[in-house]
Amino acid sequence: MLSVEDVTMSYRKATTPVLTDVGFTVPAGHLVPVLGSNGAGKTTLLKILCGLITPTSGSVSVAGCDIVRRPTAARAHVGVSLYPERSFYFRLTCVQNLRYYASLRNLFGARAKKEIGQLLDRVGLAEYADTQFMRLSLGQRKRLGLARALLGSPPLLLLDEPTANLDTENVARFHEIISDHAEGGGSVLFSTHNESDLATATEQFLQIKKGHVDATQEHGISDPAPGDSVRNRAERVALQEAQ
Ligand SMILES: Nc1ncnc2c1ncn2[C@@H]1O[C@H](COP(=O)(O)OP(=O)(O)OP(=O)(O)O)[C@@H](O)[C@H]1O
Repeated sequence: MLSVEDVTMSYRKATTPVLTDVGFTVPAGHLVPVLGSNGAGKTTLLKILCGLITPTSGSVSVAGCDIVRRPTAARAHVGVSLYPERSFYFRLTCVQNLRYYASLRNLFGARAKKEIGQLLDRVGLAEYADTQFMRLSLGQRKRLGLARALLGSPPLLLLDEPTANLDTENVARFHEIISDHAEGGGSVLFSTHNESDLATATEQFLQIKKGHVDATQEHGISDPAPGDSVRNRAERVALQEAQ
């Protein structure tokens, strides 16, 4: 679903690259957390993957489409939520914002209305449907960002610190949503500072250190049993940790 080859990124005037020769793949049905300390390059990586910034060298393809050469085709497969969230219209309500972004995904009328209602319910914001974005708390804004990323059911979700600002109940809700997404054959790559977010990783997590990305097999879930679902693995790891 996502393929990253030899990506190096140097910001203008920077003396050292933020990312050097980064390469990995995210197959369909996989949940891949990305860990890294402040300034490690997580947001930079996510911006490159969704085509917001162009890497200095290397390539990224989504569902076989190069993100730089065929950005429209590649982005059609991607739902994105970046952090901090600055792209919602502050004076529009949740529904009005989502209706606008749904139109960019060719979702209109009754279909859009139905999907927006379902997504707001899914992220626990149904009662805030008609609340202006500027009146939402940080955690509520984060959840609206997730709802927007899910609009139109794109197969690949790229989420920047999706659990930041969320309470325990909403962190659990987030993991349930992405597990369902992966069980339906979708893929998710999300950045986090929180090691407990690794529990839903399907096989590996990525760690950015000094510009390099290392793929690490997640403890206890690198050898899923046949028929083992994403949710089962996450629950098994949570159980192991509690023991
Ligand atoms: N537009 C930019 N121009 C120049 N340097 C930048 C730019 N954006 C980010 N950087 C630098 O790139 C490095 C990586 O930043 P990035 O935001 O990707 O890190 P991060 O891992 O997401 O950090 P955090 O966990 O604090 O959000 C930092 O040193 C930052 O100062």
